[in-house]
Amino acid sequence: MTLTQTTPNANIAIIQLRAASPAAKLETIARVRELVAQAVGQSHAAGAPVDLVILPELWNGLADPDESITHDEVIPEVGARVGDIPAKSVSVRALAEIAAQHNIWLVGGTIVETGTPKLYNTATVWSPAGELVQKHRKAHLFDIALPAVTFKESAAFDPGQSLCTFQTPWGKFGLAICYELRFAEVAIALARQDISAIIYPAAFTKPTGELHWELLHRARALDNQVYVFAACLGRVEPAKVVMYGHSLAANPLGQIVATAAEGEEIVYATLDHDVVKDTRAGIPLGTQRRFDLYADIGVGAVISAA
Ligand SMILES: NC(=O)CCC(=O)C(=O)O
Repeated sequence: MTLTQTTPNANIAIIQLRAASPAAKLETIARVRELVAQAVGQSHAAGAPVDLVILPELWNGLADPDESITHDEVIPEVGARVGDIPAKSVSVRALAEIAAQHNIWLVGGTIVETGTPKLYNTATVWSPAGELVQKHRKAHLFDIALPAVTFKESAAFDPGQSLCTFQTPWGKFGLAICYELRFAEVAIALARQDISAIIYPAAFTKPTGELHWELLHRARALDNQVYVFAACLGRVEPAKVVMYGHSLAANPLGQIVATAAEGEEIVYATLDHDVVKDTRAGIPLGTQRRFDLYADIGVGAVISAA
């Protein structure tokens, strides 16, 4: 959808909850219910009712990554509602219920999805009707070996095979997961689908977050002239993998417009379409790109200017 004068702005709430043990899944779900209710209540009280809420990656249990994978759930096909979700999938059911209860769009972070032969690290998007409107299986898995942190996500998960966008009353969004932030090509490919924002549920590590978290989000926002909204797990120490926190929103000029500290926190931000349009009109990268010079990364649509 090309941005029009009538595309309304969106009020966004980013929920940063602390990484929790998978064994405490039911308590964590209860906490998420409370935090979303708090975000909705606070935003109404402030006169800017929240439209879309974002949760982090593996929000329902990551403190012990080895244990997380035993907490896999079935995620139904797009179009499913609460009644279609197996009872075993308690987190998935909760996401559908929360969206419907509060009449909000919910980017339900990610959970471990039952897959074949391994598992997927999967994000879901829910409409205010409690309907699953989109899901994204993390396609770029976090396999790294640095002195400060070594991780092999591909030992547990299979990669997804596609990128993800979804349409809302506030325009079209791109959706990618944590490590996928590092791939400029993912954001470029999403931006060429006429989106106005990219959402990244994340569980970024503290050592790599200190190096790159803010820089990467600002770069993705600036390069693609989109808003970027990132929900990271909050910090618990000690832990096998310590999370960075610092959930944030960046605007199309690459400026951080809202940010959290390390612990549990709700971050509020507005997706302002005038900022998107003015940035693209003032610095018209979308119409100036020379895909004839970099054809190996694709040929196609340009980002709409205004
Ligand atoms: N869960 C992840 O994908 C972690 C990504 C991360 O920490 C990074 O540095 O990249």
